[in-house]
Parts: sequence; structure tokens; C-alpha cells
Amino acid sequence: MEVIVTSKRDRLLQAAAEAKTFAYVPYSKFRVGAALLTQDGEIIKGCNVENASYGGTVCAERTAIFKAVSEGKLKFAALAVTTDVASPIAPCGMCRQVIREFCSLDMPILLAASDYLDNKQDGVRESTLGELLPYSFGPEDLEKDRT
Ligand SMILES: O=c1ccn([C@H]2C[C@H](O)[C@@H](CO)O2)c(=O)[nH]1
Ligand SMILES: [Zn+2]
Repeated sequence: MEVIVTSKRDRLLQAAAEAKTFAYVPYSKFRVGAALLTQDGEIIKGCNVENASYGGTVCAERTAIFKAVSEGKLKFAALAVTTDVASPIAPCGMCRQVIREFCSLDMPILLAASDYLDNKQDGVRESTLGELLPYSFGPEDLEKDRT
């Protein structure tokens, strides 16, 4: 995927910050917002949604992906994630695997610190899925010949 242009990048980061405001986090009080850019240029937002059973909690990244996929959108160009932490926070392992199902290994993943607008230098860490989930298992592995 080619480098995303600044306006789209800013829109995506802004959308992640907006999504964070809807985080349902009565237990952890740890707000997370995610925003997915589709290859058509659409932005789909997601927040973490916690549950009294704890295990029923869904992360912001998976909320965004499941929202998109359940609307028939399966091709993504970038993902942005932000929290209230003043340094960039990376997605959990389960989210990385779910992202792996739908996104290429070179897809940009933008990790924005809570204050990234004041700190555009170090506030956004730009990574890729391949960097966050090296030597991974994915859908194509199920297509390989088996003995
Ligand atoms: O990648 C992550 C990691 C954690 N959380 C949420 C889950 C839970 O609601 C809270 C604390 O783990 O943060 C996310 O949304 N994304
Ligand atoms: Zn997660």
C-alpha cells in the first residue's frame, strides 16, 4: 500500500480520537479509539466495548473491523489507534490476528499518543501489520497442500 497522504492521515487520526470518546469502559477506564480507512476512502470507527463478564469485552480495533466487515467492506488501506496514554500504544495480540485476516502485511498502522496534536513529531508511531505480527499465520496457510 502506498504511503497515505497527509489529509487522509489527519482525517484518520481525528476519527480515531472521535471514536475514543464513545469507549464503553466502566471497568478498566482505559479508552481506546480506532479508525479504519477502506480502500474506497471511507472511514469506519470503533471503540472498545467492555462487559461485566470481562471476557465479553471487544477492543476498539476489532469493533472497527467487525463493523466494516458486517457492512460488506473488506479491503482496508490503513488503521489508526489512539488511547489516553501520552505515548503510542499498540494493538493487543488478538486484534493483530484479526487485522491479519483482512489486511496486507505492509498496511500502515498509525499509533497515536493522546496528545499527538501537540506533538506531531513523536506523537504518532507509524508501523505496519507485518512489523506488529511477524512470521504470522493467515488465511493463505489454510490453502497450502497438506500431506
Ligand atoms: O489493543 C487493544 C488493547 C486493549 N483495548 C481495550 C480492551 C479493554 O477494554 C481495555 C483494557 O484492556 O482496553 C483495546 O481496545 N485495544
Ligand atoms: Zn485488542
